[in-house]
Amino acid sequence: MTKSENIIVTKPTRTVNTTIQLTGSKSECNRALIIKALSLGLVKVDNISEAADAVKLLSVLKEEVTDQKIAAILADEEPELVANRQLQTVDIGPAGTAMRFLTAYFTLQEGEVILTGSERMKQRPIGVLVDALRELGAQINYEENEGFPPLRIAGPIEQKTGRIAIKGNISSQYITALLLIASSLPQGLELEIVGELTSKPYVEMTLAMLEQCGINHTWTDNVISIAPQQFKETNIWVEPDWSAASYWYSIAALSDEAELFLPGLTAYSKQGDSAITEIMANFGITSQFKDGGVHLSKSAKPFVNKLFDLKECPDLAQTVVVVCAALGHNVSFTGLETLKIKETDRIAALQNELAKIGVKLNEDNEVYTLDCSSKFTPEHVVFETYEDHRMAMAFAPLAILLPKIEFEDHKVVEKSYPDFWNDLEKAGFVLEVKG
Ligand SMILES: O=C(O)C1=C[C@@H](OP(=O)(O)O)[C@@H](O)[C@H](O)C1
Ligand SMILES: C=C(OP(=O)(O)O)C(=O)O
Repeated sequence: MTKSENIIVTKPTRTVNTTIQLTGSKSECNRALIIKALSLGLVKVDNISEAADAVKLLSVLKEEVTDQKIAAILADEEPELVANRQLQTVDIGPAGTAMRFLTAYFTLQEGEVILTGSERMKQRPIGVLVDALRELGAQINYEENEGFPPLRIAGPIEQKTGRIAIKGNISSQYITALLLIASSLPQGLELEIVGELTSKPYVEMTLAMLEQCGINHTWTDNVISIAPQQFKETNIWVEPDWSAASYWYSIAALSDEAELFLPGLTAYSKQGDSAITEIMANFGITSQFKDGGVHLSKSAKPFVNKLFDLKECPDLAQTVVVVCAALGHNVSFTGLETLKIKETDRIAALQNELAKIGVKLNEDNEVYTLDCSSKFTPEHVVFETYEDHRMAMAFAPLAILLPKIEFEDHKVVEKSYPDFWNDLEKAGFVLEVKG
């Protein structure tokens, strides 16, 4: 893929005072879109995310679930319609959730599809999910490398069993993918999670959203059960994205003075990344929920060194690591194991880019510790982004402390937060896209 231009970012003052309307959560939105498709229109979705990953999934499902098809299915005419279906290739680019959720979704649909993605997506493992779906009875083949996209999926599934086991420590998205289709499976699903469950709040989000749409479950010990059930008419409102909010917390933490208002965010969010409120309290950021959103303000507070465990909120890792590095705190982190299989190897990317300000991120037995003893302030530094939106967004707040920073491939942010640079400008950052 060709890269977009570089962008130069500076911040003349160390104060921020503004209101930022964040787009909808890509995680909530992509679940809502799959649920909507499976409910054949009974579920509606409001405040759809502008994240490229959500826009992409929406466009795929729009082609899949046309009004004509719904009418045909309701009139029991689907076989005729489907007989004409050509083998199609669906390319979801870099969208991890879309890849995993559609893999499960397509096993329920008639006909054959090839599901593929970006070059990086072809390196992100999917074998655990494919094995689970095959065990249920799905027909899925690898088109290139065993265990990785692209996949050839032939549906609909002839379910062989209602109970399977799945490893929980690689990606919670595999579990979500299975839970989303569970109530539509003829025998339902009993899913036994083996070993540790990573990113647990994302599984809880899935179950809460299903519950909201009339799908009940039980979760006893490590077994989640969902019987075959009908969706009920529901309007889902997608909350703004808490992972995107984390960059505003970071901006507040690096500023001398900060008053920010983020409308639409709630104290009782389904998004695990709302844990950023507790994490950033350590840096003197107060979160007050009023006026239909969250107000952030900054007060001087001595930092007490601690260990941050980010297993439940991996998408906050870059934000928090970079803030600690920028403030010179030699903090330790655990729960970073899954970062190596995300948009890039985020551990390696963090190590490379932090080295540009003299900070090391050392690993010892799965505990990562910052060493800021040689930190320095370069006059002009160019950060690489590794086709990872969060590398750009986590490092951008450094413009508050460094004279001039530059990012390659500025459009990388579109994956989850297309308005990121515009919003920075609104907050007083000065931007220049290099021609
Ligand atoms: O289910 C989801 O919406 C997500 C789950 C997490 O992935 P893992 O479960 O692979 O950690 C997270 O990193 C990703 O951005 C979104
Ligand atoms: C890991 C991420 O996304 P995904 O897995 O959905 O590509 C992310 O947004 O940080």
